[in-house]
Amino acid sequence: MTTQTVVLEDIRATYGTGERRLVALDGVSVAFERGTFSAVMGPSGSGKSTLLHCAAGLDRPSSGSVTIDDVSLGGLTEDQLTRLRRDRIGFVFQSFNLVSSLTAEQNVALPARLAGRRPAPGAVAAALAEVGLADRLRHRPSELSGGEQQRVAMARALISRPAVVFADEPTGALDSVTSRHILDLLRRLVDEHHQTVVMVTHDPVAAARADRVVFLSDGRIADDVRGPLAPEQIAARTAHLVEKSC
Ligand SMILES: Nc1ncnc2c1ncn2[C@@H]1O[C@H](COP(=O)(O)OP(=O)(O)OP(=O)(O)O)[C@@H](O)[C@H]1O
Repeated sequence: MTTQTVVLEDIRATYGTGERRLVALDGVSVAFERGTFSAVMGPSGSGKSTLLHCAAGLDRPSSGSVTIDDVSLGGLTEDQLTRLRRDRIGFVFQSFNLVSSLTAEQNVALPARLAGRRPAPGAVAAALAEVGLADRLRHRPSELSGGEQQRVAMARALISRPAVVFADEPTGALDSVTSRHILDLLRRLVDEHHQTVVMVTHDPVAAARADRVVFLSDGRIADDVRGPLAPEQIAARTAHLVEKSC
């Protein structure tokens, strides 16, 4: 096995056709090593979410290749792709996180159950307690705030130990104390369990907790910096990119 969990090679992603065709990613190559925490930053519209969606096998790029844990996604059928996402990828996304008819507890246990495993007794409750939701086990997503739903998704990533966790603005909807808690948990996935975390964020404070910051601009990698970086340095680089893309 390589030391790289996620490898993107020369990814192009486009939306629309003809005059309305828009190139969201324009030849992006980047690899995320096992046991590292990377932040993806860049101006609005620079392609961050598209990158995350392609890397996680939620969207297929128009060209280029994505490999997760040595499996090339391009060669997989939709069923195989679904299984790979379920077994090896954790999602901490603001949308399409959770199954609306299931309780928080059931949502956390779902990936394991779909894979035919039963979580260890108490493990689901412990994971939800770890994200501060011990008193919300039986709530359904509609009965939880956006931030709480995000934390249920986080608990699911804690319990199923996927090789890679993709997080899209995981702290965007949270107050600063809860944000720090979520970032601590993401760090623990990496430091204690050697999982790989790739996080899109606009927040320099969140990005400063990562080992590396990949900056996108106009669908290309504009900078790729290994930490530690202070939030102020990250904010300055982001401001510079925003200026350049205006
Ligand atoms: N479904 C879509 N159809 C058409 N264009 C799209 C679609 N999704 C994204 N785009 C366009 O592709 C480009 C990249 O979008 P993307 O969402 O990846 O950017 P982003 O960096 O995540 O932005 P933000 O920080 O605002 O979330 C943008 O110009 C956007 O308008």
